[in-house]
Amino acid sequence: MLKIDNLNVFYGESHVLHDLSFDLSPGETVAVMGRNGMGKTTLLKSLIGMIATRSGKIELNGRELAKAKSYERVAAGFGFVPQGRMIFPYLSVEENILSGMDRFKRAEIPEYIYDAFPVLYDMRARRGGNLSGGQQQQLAIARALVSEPKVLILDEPTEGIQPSIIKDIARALNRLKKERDFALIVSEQVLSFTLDIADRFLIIEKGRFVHSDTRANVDADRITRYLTI
Ligand SMILES: Nc1ncnc2c1ncn2[C@@H]1O[C@H](COP(=O)(O)OP(=O)(O)OP(=O)(O)O)[C@@H](O)[C@H]1O
Repeated sequence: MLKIDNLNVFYGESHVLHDLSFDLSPGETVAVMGRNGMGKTTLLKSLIGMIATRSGKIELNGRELAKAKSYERVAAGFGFVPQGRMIFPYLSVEENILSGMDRFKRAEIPEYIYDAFPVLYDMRARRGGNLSGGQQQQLAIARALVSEPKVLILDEPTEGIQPSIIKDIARALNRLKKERDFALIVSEQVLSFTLDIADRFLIIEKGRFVHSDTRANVDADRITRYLTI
């Protein structure tokens, strides 16, 4: 469904991503893991079109998107939750979610959102900025989901979030994926979280994939070494 082929990304003359390739099947979850500064955010931003790619292909359901604008990529089926969440602090929870539904005429928040994230229902009239980090992360995921992506991209969703809420988010994502039928690309440093949700693990170092595992034969010790050395 999604095919990334030999992606190269530069910041000025600095070559940051080197010939990255991977495929994603419908409904699959891939975790891109690596330490700070290895290129995770750059990869995800280049997929959604916030950073230009120098060369390579990004093909979603047969459509070549490497040169497309971000809004065209969203229309083609990408959803993005950036690092730091970037919700609108002065808008209510409800307004934040509705802001993800611009392209739908009938703007009503679908039931499955509040079923998956009951705390957002309880908080629906509060300002986004008054939510905890974990609640804001759930809000950011909800806002991305209402555009009905085929590929949801999450950049370090567990950053700064307490462990019990991380478990809640993993549970909600697994449930939503079954119900809503989307694939997931998640960048992470927290292996306990990706072990709960990922079908495949790609390890990135200095902008190159250096190791990959499937869930069935994941070598957690080896991945941990990549994340800590
Ligand atoms: N705007 C920029 N200009 C120049 N170099 C950058 C820029 N943003 C990131 N880099 C460099 O690109 C490399 C990859 O950074 P990136 O943010 O993608 O890593 P990351 O794995 O997402 O790390 P983090 O977990 O800290 O977000 C790093 O060496 C970083 O210093």
